[in-house]
Amino acid sequence: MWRLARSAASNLRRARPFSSCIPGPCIVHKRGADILHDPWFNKDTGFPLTERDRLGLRGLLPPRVISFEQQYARFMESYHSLEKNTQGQPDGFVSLAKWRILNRLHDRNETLYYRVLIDNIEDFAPIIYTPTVGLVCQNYSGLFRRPRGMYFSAKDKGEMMSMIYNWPANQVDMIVLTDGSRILGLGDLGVQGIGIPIGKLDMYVAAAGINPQRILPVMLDVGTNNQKLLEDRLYLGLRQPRLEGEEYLSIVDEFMEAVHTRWPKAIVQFEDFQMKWAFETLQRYRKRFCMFNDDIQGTAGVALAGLLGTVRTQGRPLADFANQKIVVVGAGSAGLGVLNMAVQAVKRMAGADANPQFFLLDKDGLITKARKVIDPAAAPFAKAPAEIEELGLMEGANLIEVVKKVKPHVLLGLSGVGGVFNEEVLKAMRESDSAKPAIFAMSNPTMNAECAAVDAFKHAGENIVFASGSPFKNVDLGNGKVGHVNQANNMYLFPGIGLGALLSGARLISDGMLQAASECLASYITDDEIQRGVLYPPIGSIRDITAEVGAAVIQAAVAEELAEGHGDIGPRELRQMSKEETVEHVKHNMWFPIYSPLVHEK
Ligand SMILES: NC(=O)C1=CN([C@@H]2O[C@H](COP(=O)(O)OP(=O)(O)OC[C@H]3O[C@@H](n4cnc5c(N)ncnc54)[C@H](O)[C@@H]3O)[C@@H](O)[C@H]2O)C=CC1
Ligand SMILES: CC(=O)C(=O)O
Ligand SMILES: [Mg+2]
Repeated sequence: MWRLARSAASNLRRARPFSSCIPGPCIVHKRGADILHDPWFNKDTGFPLTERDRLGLRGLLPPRVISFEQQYARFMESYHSLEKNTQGQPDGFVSLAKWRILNRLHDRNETLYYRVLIDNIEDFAPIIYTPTVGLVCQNYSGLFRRPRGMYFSAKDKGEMMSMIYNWPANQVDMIVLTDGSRILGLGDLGVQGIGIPIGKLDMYVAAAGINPQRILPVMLDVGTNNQKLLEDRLYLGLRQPRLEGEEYLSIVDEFMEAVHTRWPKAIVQFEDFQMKWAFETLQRYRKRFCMFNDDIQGTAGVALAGLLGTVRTQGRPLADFANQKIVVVGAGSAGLGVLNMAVQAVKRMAGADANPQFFLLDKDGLITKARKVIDPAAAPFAKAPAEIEELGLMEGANLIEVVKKVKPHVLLGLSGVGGVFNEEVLKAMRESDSAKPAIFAMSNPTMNAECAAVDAFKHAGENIVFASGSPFKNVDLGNGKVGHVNQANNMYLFPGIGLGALLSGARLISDGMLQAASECLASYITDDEIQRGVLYPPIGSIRDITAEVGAAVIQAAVAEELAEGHGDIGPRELRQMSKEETVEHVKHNMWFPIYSPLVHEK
């Protein structure tokens, strides 16, 4: 027996900050203890007496009904006591303890979990997302208590089409998929990488208001080349080397077909794939499915928005971006994604013949056309030897030589190597040709950042603009001055890209949609903020940002005639919406955590 609840639309509208969102009617197929054990529906002590009566919950809970607000306050009190009780303990210990308390709530009561997450996103993002999620992935096999998401392994070949129907939700809107081969800057973590799709999807719920009943974190376990994990007796993944070549691709193909068959409109975000598969799968699927690669495309959009911001901090017009000298350290999926998008931006601004002043380094130093073996994805950014000889540089020049000779406006790290922007490199940035040199230490988690914020301001000078992938505290520069720390992380864009793609019903995610997302983020910051070195809005306003980004993505999809509409709103209605109406429409469709009635009111 199941019950269908009416949505008390008018009351709910009043109750919510994003008030226009009306959740669909809530269907409960379960009764009694099964409901208490289902985090989608569980309200713990918050079940009203009528629901206790009619859902077979009487006697299964202590008699007093506790309001949502009281439950919220109680959780926050426990959280703050934990903070107090763990003072002075090592950072990793404290972070994992905080992750555990949040994870327990996540496992028990999703409505309360997402409400505390949304309201405290600035404090909790570093726990459910970078940097703590990295530590969680490293320790996942030991931390594992309850499964979350789906696992498809190489042993499931031929079975995926039926397995996909094991997922209990009828509708899935957003999938984040990894094969665990490059988790943040921590390398191959095999099946333990599932923590990343979970963390990214938590950000989808918090920032984009995707209904948590419609998200699906997925691990494709094709083995691991991490010897330590293969030898770990607690390791929960396949104990075999990673599949390669056609064998590997056939697994991803089968998964994509299965997903598309069950949920043709679901958006698939590829996350933390090693570079060769990141590019290969993007090319393979981007015209066939509505998917994107966050590390290549999301990161690029966020970096470009920040780079355009740095032009503004120098008091120059945006078109001056074409003349910026940018040194990118790291020629992987993220670094190359950034350069691809930055080159496109230069060509739009300065014409197809423009020659951007971008320099690319990998672990073997400066990449030039003289290099014997060069990755095809990096080849377009390799400098001609004649061009760099003028600067006194050669193939393979190291970072300090490049910074000293180029005197870049921007030094941007996506190498995954902690501390590679050392004191000498940072001091060399004092000779930059920019009055406000920018340092982007974008690698994650914190220990893999190319430098710490405090070192950047100390060695490169107080007039720098600084951004990092994982959060650092603002730096006290003395005399009341503060060095502002920006968080250049793709979390500013991927939720809006996914939500915009979903609500537009786009057939695919085009470069134009991604460019619109990046431009929207870039335009979010006022001149006053720019003067203070602020390149990105506060994380606390992530829902507002995501609504704007989502609307920009929808409008781009409509303009390119890719939008097929979503739910009751067809492409015609989308086309007729003004910018403001599109933003309202996006907000209207954001899920917000409140307890929905689970039974008809009499
Ligand atoms: N802030 C953000 O939003 C994002 C940050 N990232 C971070 O970027 C990092 C790299 O990610 P991917 O590009 O996907 O990795 P990847 O493994 O594809 O590429 C890493 C690149 O760094 C180069 N490298 C290694 N050691 C180096 C050294 N000492 N000097 C110069 N280059 C060196 C490698 O040769 C390679 O080209 C990771 O730490 C990841 O967490 C990635 C995506 C988004
Ligand atoms: C942020 C992110 O996607 C990464 O570090 O891989
Ligand atoms: Mg990533």
